[in-house]
Amino acid sequence: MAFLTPHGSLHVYPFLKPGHWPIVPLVDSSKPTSYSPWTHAPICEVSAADPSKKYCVYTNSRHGRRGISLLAKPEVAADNTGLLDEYLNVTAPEDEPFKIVDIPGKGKGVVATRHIKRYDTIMLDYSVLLIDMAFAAEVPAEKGYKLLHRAVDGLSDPESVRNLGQSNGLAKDPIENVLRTNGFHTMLGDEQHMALYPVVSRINHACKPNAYTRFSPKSLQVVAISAVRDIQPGEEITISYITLGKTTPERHQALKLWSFTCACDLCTAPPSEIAASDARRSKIELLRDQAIDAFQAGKSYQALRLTRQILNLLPTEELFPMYAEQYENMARIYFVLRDKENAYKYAKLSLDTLVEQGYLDRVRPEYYERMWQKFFQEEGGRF
Ligand SMILES: C[S@@+](CC[C@H](N)C(=O)[O-])C[C@H]1O[C@@H](n2cnc3c(N)ncnc32)[C@H](O)[C@@H]1O
Repeated sequence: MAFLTPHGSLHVYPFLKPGHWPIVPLVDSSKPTSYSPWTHAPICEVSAADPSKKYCVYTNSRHGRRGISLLAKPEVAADNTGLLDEYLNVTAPEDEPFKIVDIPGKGKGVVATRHIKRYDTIMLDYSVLLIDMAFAAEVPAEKGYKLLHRAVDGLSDPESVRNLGQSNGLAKDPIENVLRTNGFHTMLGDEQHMALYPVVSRINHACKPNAYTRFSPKSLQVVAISAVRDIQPGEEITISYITLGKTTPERHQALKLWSFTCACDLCTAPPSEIAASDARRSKIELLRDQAIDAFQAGKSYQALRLTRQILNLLPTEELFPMYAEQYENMARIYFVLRDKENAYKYAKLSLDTLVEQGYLDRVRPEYYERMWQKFFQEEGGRF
């Protein structure tokens, strides 16, 4: 039963909007190499845990604006060269709506230089480093650091990595520190990898962020940052490093992974404001559980009432990314009630929201069909 999966629906649609940047081929085919599509000869180290496995550095220094290096198993790199072709030649537009500045208490950060409208794309970035998560545990430290440094040195702009924030006390090596401070978790094929985005990495975390990240399902290594709401010039642009909607203790627990004390507006608000926000967030979580229970118990009208309450609470906590999911749930409940008009109304609201948020280019009739099919199947084809 896929009812109320957090943000699940956001990932099934095609990525959108970066198209105004030209797509460039990954390789300069005029200069073939024996290790094409890479511009550098790969170097490898064998896994200490399993000598049949190895990890290699694959670099194409001519790709995009800074080059790209993969530190991955050979089979994963070979399987994913096609994905790399989809990388965008992400050049810095002259009218970027942001600049990178010092932010007291947070190191550097990103600040809006002009008014940015809700849901506008603020920046696009692509990962210059993709590193297999298992590699660090399997390759002895000295050999591992050698590979890591080689991956960075081969980029056409290695400083874009070396100069990033290094605030992780656990790291023994500067590049490891950059990764621990700035790395995003991502998948390459079926394998867990860490990705490093040099510009996005300058964006600080906030528990009520004014921007959100949107990955391309086609090429998970391309990321767009879009505005959750209108952003004024001079305002810091923030994203959430953790799942949205958590209470203060839950957020602090989740942020331990990044080993910093959050100094965002919500965490530094007066205690009464923090308590009120926590109460609303706990209530939303409770209502979501209750709505699932009611829906699964066949109490559709109760599920409707609970979902409406959730929708009323979301704006105060600025949890806009949860709108589409809740509208879809309303559509699902009306579908079960065989109320076609309302099922269609909420399906449209959900899809329109996904368009506004940049997850869809436009609403196509087949998206409704897909939704009805999904609801139908979830109910075991009973209607
Ligand atoms: C991905 S980097 C963000 C950019 C970083 N501030 C820089 O100088 O490059 C993450 C690091 O920024 C700092 N940071 C991010 N969000 C913060 C917040 N809400 N409060 C305090 N420090 C924060 C922490 O040092 C964290 O480890």
